[in-house]
Amino acid sequence: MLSLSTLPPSSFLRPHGGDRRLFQRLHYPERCNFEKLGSYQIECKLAKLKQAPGGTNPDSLIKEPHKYFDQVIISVRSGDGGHGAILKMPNQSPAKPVGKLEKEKARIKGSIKRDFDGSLVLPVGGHGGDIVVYADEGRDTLLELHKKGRFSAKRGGNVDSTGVLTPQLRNGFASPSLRIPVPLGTVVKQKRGKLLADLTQPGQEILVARGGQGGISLLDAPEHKKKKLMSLTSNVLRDDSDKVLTHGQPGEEVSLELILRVVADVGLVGLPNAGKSTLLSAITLAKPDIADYPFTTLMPNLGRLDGDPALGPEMYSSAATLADLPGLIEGAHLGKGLGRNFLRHLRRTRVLVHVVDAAAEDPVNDYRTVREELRMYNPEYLRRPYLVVLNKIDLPQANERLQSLTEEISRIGTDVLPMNPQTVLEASDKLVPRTSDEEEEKDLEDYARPVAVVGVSVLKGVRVKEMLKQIRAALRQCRDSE
Ligand SMILES: Nc1nc2c(ncn2[C@@H]2O[C@H](COP(=O)(O)OP(=O)(O)OP(=O)(O)O)[C@@H](O)[C@H]2O)c(=O)[nH]1
Ligand SMILES: [Mg+2]
Repeated sequence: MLSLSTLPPSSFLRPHGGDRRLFQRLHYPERCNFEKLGSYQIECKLAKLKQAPGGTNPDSLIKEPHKYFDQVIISVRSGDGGHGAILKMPNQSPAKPVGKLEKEKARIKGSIKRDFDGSLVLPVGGHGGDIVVYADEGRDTLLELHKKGRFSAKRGGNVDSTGVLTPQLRNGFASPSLRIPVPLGTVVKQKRGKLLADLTQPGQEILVARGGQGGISLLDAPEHKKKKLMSLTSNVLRDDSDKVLTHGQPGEEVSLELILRVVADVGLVGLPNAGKSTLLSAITLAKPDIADYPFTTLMPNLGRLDGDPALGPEMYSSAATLADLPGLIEGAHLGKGLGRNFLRHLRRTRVLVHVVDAAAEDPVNDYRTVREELRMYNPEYLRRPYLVVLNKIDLPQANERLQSLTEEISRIGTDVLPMNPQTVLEASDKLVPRTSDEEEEKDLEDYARPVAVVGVSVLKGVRVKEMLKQIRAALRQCRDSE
């Protein structure tokens, strides 16, 4: 679903109606009915009592999925190995008449499986189930995993034995792997540990916990026969301490941190209400929620852009995915608005599109604010080719100043952003603190210039084709340089 080839023609990370209302309550209290808020607080306290098995309150998952959809800690345990058995030779049965005993012994000896060196092959316990995490195109979020939190694979089967060695004796059954589906773009890490995998391709998988090995079986025999048996079963019957091997090995227990970074080529960024979701719905088949209040979008919406006709036969391989992100506000890096955590979803993008409401009070300042928040999150984001879309030019106040806004924004920045290897190295999901020297240099003029500034009305369809042309040109540029 998140891949270029199979993304469905609609957005899939839809904000829940209740989430938006909650967010409005928290960040725009003047719009809220406080009587209802009182009852809401009581509900919250009650909900805390009903904890989900995974530790996350199920009500929180429903009301605030944007806080949980892209990160989860789970613990997994692979299955223990099944046990082997202590087996006796059949001639130890007192019920058998002595005359037949020797015959039976010979028959068994002839039919029991042997290894290349002539030793007896005794059955082993089944392998415990492995735990595998795999990328599933049908998943959009990690929310489901919050509900469970703990995953255990089954143990392997024991050697099904009556305690007597017969040719029909079988190994214990191996348990199937427990496979955990996650969305494309999920990074799998050991909790507070090393990176295990970045699952970006459909079906890509990682074995995170190996099932325990099944225990081997041993031959039991009276002391006086042990020596003879030793020669028959040299690979198994060694000494008394070997007995422990009849027990299957335990499975592994691991705590994992799963982090989703959506797989998209183009990221739409801008202040709330700028028209990002409207833009996405104008050029893709995605149907994100659109409304005239801030923070309509709480989780990224993805849409698929058809192939670039300018590439001729290569057109089909050039389809791109667009990610419409929640609105950023000044101070997002300090946690204002929705905070800045969702900016991790720009990590994999190659081109950024700044959507600016040209009818707003100070569009240039809005643009600079977003640029600065990007820099505070990850300076590397500023090095990506980007265009600026001055939206809402159907409104007179936007249309009248379109020319001057275009000129002013085009002037901001330099043609080539000076490279600071240290900042590039430090670029990560963590905030990169500035040194005091950098603070002094903090000058918006070191932004790279936009590849284009386009005035549009995505709502009315004005100059949308021109904007699309520019987005495709930027994508082609990236393609060529790659
Ligand atoms: N007049 C006009 N209104 C527009 C245009 N594009 C979007 N809008 C309106 O602006 C409002 C906000 O649009 P959204 O697409 O939800 O804005 P957003 O940037 O996704 O907002 P958040 O999700 O809150 O970040 C809606 O009422 C849209 O109808 C436009 O070109 N012209
Ligand atoms: Mg939106």
